[in-house]
Amino acid sequence: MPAITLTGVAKSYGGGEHAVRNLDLTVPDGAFMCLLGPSGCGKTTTLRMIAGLEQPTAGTIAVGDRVLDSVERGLYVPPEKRGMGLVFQNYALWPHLSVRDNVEFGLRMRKVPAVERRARAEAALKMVHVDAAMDRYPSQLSGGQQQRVALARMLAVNPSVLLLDEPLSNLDARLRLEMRAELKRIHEESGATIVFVTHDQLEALTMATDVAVMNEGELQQVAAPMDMYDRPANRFVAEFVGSPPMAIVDVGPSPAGLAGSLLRFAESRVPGSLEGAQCSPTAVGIRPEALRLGPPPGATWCEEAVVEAVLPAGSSWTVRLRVLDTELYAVSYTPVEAAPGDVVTCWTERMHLFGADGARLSAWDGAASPAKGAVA
Ligand SMILES: Nc1ncnc2c1ncn2[C@@H]1O[C@H](COP(=O)(O)OP(=O)(O)OP(=O)(O)O)[C@@H](O)[C@H]1O
Repeated sequence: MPAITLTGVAKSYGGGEHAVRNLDLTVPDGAFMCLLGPSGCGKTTTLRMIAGLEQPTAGTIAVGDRVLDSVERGLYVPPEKRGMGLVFQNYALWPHLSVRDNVEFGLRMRKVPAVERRARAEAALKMVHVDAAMDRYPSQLSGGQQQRVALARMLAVNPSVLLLDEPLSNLDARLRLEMRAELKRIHEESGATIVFVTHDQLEALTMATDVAVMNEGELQQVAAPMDMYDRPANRFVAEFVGSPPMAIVDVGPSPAGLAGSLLRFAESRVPGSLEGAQCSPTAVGIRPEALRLGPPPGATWCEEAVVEAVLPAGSSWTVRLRVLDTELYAVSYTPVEAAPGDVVTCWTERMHLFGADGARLSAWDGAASPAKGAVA
């Protein structure tokens, strides 16, 4: 299955407000792409357009050379002719069919012989752990079980493109974790191209090969999960991806306090690197896990901080600190001995600078490079 390409795609509903604006996006063959963003950012609309359930108001959608939508050419291929498997939040199982028959339904439509149908349905139900409820009806299942039957129904058909809209949202935390691993395995084994909508950044980071972040109908960045985490394109992505979120401190007209301290350090590492309108930072960001406590390992940025609270969470410790004029959170994966009121040294070797338009200033990357041997 070749790549899915969206070119200049837009969608507005009646009122004129754009749900999706000028979207250029390529989902590479065999990718597991997560469309990630806050509620209302246009990710479901994008998925529904790929599926053919909504028609774009501008642009082109193609799979390889096959154009599925072209507003300019008046071309539209209906969902059933796109050869894609869909699982949506409202999983729409047939209420009058048993679980087994629901899963067999798509295979029946494709005229798969009865014996093979049965075997494929059972294998798919086993995969999502609802094989024990095979002879029940949807109304006799929990929401989470229904969601898994919907997944099984799609998996049984084995399509080369799977479109999933928050298919794990009704599952409890443990099952969600299990299903994430399961979906990842299914992706690796089947070689299918998956487009997966979620507002959960952890879900996106853990499963995707590529993440596309959207906000207010516009694409913000497309990148591999760790690239996006390490080099977010702008302030929006920086704050949306990562938990707890990156702390971003605005730089005032005459930078003082924490922002001033960070900028002076940046300037000292790469003299002149921050000059010029293009490269003038308006904000500085630090991820909580990049803020360390204790003696710095070398010539990294450091300041004294007052511990305000220590919040142990089993495997990690979140510490609220007051650093100069700013409250910051640090996350440590080793026990924190400090107590409220203690003065400690905090340091970081990784900060992010943002320009006036919110874009991240990558020119500065590496300037804070740690002393050799420092723990990254
Ligand atoms: N059928 C519709 N008619 C009118 N407006 C719509 C329709 N569907 C979506 N919208 C609007 O389009 C925008 C994008 O909606 P969309 O469902 O794509 O967002 P989303 O990112 O998937 O959100 P969520 O995570 O809440 O599902 C929203 O402002 C929404 O209100």
